[in-house]
Amino acid sequence: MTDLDIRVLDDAHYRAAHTLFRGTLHHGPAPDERWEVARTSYEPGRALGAFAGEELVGTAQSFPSRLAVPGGAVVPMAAVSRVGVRADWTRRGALTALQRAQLRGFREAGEVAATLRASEGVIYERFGYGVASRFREVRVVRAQARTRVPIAGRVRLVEAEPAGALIRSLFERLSPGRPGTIARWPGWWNLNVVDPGEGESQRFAVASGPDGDDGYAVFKVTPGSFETGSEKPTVLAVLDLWAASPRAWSDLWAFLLGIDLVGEVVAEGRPVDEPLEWLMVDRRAVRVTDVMDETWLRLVDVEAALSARAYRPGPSVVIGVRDRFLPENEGAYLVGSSGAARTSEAPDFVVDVDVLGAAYLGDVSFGAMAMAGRFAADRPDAVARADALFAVDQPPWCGTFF
Ligand SMILES: CC(=O)SCCNC(=O)CCNC(=O)[C@H](O)C(C)(C)COP(=O)(O)OP(=O)(O)OC[C@H]1O[C@@H](n2cnc3c(N)ncnc32)[C@H](O)[C@@H]1OP(=O)(O)O
Repeated sequence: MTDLDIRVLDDAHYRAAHTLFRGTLHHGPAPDERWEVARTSYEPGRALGAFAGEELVGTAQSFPSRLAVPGGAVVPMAAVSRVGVRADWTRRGALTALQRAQLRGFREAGEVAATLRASEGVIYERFGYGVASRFREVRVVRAQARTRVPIAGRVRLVEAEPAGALIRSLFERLSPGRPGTIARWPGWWNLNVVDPGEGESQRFAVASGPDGDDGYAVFKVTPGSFETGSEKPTVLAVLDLWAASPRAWSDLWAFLLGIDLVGEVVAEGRPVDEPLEWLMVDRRAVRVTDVMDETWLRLVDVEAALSARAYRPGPSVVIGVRDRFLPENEGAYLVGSSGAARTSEAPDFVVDVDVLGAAYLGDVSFGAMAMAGRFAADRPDAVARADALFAVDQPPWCGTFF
């Protein structure tokens, strides 16, 4: 491992770190006006740099957020992003050193978990992150897409200027609760909604019912051919859609699918259980074109995380945890229907912290991971007990890309 110095960056280094990160994703530096928006997402103490001497060669950042967990509790969470190591410094331990410092910092700051979106599937497991939620991408051929239920409430288009604040307050009211959802930070809103960049002509639709506004969709239309069946159709991309009731949800979809001169409606990042097919007269109008890993979850404080979530009724289990980066998490945890706590009892089975992170929100069972050889399950009965306790009613979903 190379001798690198990990430092907390300050204002003087933010732009260099931003440019470095963009370079690792093969983008050029942000132009001045975009940088002015991006800088609002740099918060004191949250951007790290890896230095070789005085030269910045790698960076990792985080945003302050919160994560909803099964049972409805919300825990402090660091949303990790803008991770990059300059191409002439990769595979020399820079990310490992950044991760070590970042995780230590999260732990000391009392953050219970960290989450991220991974550019590649092979990077983060070694640091204790597991895939805790998935999303799906759907494509709907509009000519085929007739919804079973007509719009029952009202859906109105809102101009960009007032939409920013309205959408934000709706999100804050509509999103909490579902396990996996997270709080969005001011910089996220600035970059994604208030000022999404030149050429990003976002549109905003708000649904309302008897009790007022109860859903919204943010979408963008990329013009192509207007001919039905064209190889290059006009595409409407659904960027964000939240609804408080089945009526608001079906009204928004019926509205989006009813917009003229659109050939295809595409939505990335939707919940795996969204019943869009069931809304259609012809379910084959909806094609699922991808199912991807969404939330990579790292339990930073295992005891606090296990205590925060609710469990189903059933006999208890003792789970052993291994954690190379935060050894204070190592040990055994007694999990039962009334809660979880550290124990001196012998574990029924032992998992690495990334496996526990993957199972934590209930998206994948311990049984499935044992089957895939992710840990030794000498006591299948204990694994079955853990799965009964960790089971959830609804698969977790985050719905916020960062
Ligand atoms: C949350 C986000 O921001 S996602 C965006 C992540 N950034 C990118 O994808 C940008 C392009 N890639 C990069 O900048 C770098 O390759 C990084 C940040 C992914 C990795 O940085 P590095 O400094 O090379 O990682 P480091 O040297 O600490 O590697 C640690 C281990 O992970 C492995 N590893 C790291 N990245 C990769 C990769 N992309 N593919 C395969 N293995 C990898 C290394 O081989 C090493 O394995 P070892 O311990 O068995 O020797």
